[in-house]
Amino acid sequence: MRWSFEELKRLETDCPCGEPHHAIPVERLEVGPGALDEAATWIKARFGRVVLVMDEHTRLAAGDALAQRLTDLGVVWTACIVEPNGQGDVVADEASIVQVLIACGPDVEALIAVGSGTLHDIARFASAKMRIPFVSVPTAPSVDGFTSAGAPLIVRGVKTTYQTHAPVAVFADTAVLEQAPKELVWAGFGDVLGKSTSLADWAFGALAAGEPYCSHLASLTREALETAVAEVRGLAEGRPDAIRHLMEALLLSGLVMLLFGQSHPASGGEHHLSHDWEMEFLRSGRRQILHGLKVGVACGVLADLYRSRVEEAVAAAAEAGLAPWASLAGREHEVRAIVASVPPGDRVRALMRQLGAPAEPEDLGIERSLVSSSLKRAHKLRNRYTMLRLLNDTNAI
Ligand SMILES: NC(=O)C1=CN([C@@H]2O[C@H](COP(=O)(O)OP(=O)(O)OC[C@H]3O[C@@H](n4cnc5c(N)ncnc54)[C@H](OP(=O)(O)O)[C@@H]3O)[C@@H](O)[C@H]2O)C=CC1
Ligand SMILES: O=C(CO)COP(=O)(O)O
Repeated sequence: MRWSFEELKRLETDCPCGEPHHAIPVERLEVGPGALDEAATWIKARFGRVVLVMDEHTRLAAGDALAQRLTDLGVVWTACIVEPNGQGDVVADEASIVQVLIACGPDVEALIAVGSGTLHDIARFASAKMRIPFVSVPTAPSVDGFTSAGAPLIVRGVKTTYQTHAPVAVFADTAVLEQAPKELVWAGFGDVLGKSTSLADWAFGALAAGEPYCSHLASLTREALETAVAEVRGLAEGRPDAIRHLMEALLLSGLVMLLFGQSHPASGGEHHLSHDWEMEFLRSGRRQILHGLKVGVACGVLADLYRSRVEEAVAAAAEAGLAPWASLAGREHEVRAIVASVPPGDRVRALMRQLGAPAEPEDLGIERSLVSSSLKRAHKLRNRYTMLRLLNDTNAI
């Protein structure tokens, strides 16, 4: 691990910003070969009866192997194989959550999420409602949500995040992660690359509207971003050390969300665009695109817009006395520094291409007309003072 779990835990009460942060309830965090064995031993020591929440693919990737180990140790387990929707996608929605709740008897002591982002959010939400813990067993380095407490769910067609709880333990077996399809690795890279704009949006919201902010937590999320970017070649080659470092970057980003108590460090306008595309694909019955791929592509779209239009929009808002943006009058140099922290869109796209991943909306089958309409409504999905919201408030898009 390039960062220390113990040092992160200390930030709960002792951060350089001087403010207390939220607690990290994760008791054990293992990344490496053999983590599945450790998961089974740890679960045996803690619980007598568990439900493994997985889907057909993740069952094959790790679920069966974990179940065998649990059987050998005498842990009573049942499996809940979450069913895909009509398009073949497993979605974190009402139907999946009810399926898990039905699969759980009254004596279940914990849920074990065996899968990637979607299965974790289903297990996270269901276990929180049942007031039992959940254990994270990631099968791909595809999102930074393994260690977070937020559960982004599709409820009545709208992607809404509910703050629930973090896993009590995480066991990321690198032997499993190395076998994950390359698209899931690309998605994990895209999710971290999106921090290029989310970090800028977070700083901007703090400057313009006094949103809560911690520069130390921001620096940790930037460390996650830089770790992933430094590994782009290794990831393109599928090197095990690069995959491990990507996973560590994703876990770090999730832990920062956990400490902060909300997703601001990891989710800005690029996530809101991605969520809007996801909702539109569900509405129109299309197959889903991996979250991190959408985020990486949306990051390139917003990088272009932020670098070319934000300073002008701030000036227009100041002249019009438009709240809260007018408060930025006289703080242009700080706005300029935030805008300059966003890499050029071409750089974002070049990194995605270096990996072999989609870089433009068209590469994902997202039409320019959808990009245009999403840019005009995605900021409404969350109550955050992002630069995307400023551009909408000033009719700059
Ligand atoms: N809580 C949080 O803070 C965060 C949550 N998220 C959420 O996570 C979700 C996206 O998660 P993501 O991980 O990208 O995608 P999904 O979890 O939707 O995974 C896509 C599919 O990949 C397949 N899969 C996973 N691992 C393996 C493997 N080892 N081998 C073969 N197939 C595998 C699964 O099979 P199958 O084909 O059966 O579906 C899985 O359903 C979004 O809803 C997003 O909002 C994202 C970031 C943070
Ligand atoms: O996906 C996320 C971080 O990568 C979190 O998304 P939300 O901000 O929608 O909860």
